[in-house]
Amino acid sequence: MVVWTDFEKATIQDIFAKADYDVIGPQALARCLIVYPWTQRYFAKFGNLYNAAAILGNPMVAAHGKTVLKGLELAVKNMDNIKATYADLSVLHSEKLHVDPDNFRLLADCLTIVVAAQMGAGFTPEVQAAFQKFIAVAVSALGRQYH
Ligand code: HEM
Repeated sequence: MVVWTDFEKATIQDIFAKADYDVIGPQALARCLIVYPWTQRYFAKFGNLYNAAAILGNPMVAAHGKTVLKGLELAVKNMDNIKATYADLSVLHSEKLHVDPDNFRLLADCLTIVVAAQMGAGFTPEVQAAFQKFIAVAVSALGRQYH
């Protein structure tokens, strides 16, 4: 079981309470698709992902970026039980979508970069440490049902 300090819990809840989902979600997913182009293969039905401009302007990418953030919000609301909270989502990504779990970390890193850019000086080393820990626990839980 993962143990959280009061600072870690407060920091994660604060980041998500203040986050503009319409900006952070779309930007993180778009970055992932641009920086790691092989991740595009899972989103064939999203249409035009031809170049960075197309990805950044694609409304399906933007909508799905928000969906991913809402998925992370579930983990924020259940910080003491992320593994169970993500059981179904993990099965979905492994058995139905066949997403290589290495890609979870790539998207998580893109999200970290976008959050850092939004927070600026507020993204102190202590805040980053709490955020990375939360993301690592979420990524690990998403990869749980892979076998
Ligand atoms: C931080 C990691 C991630 C989280 C929290 C997350 C969350 C979600 C959520 C909440 C859904 C919607 C599930 C539903 O409809 O019931 C979803 C769907 C999906 N995810 Fe993820 N995801 C993550 C990473 C990834 C990665 C790295 C990929 C591929 C590179 C991926 C590919 C997909 C695809 C293809 C769908 C279905 C999209 C659709 O049919 O519209 N996910 N994800």
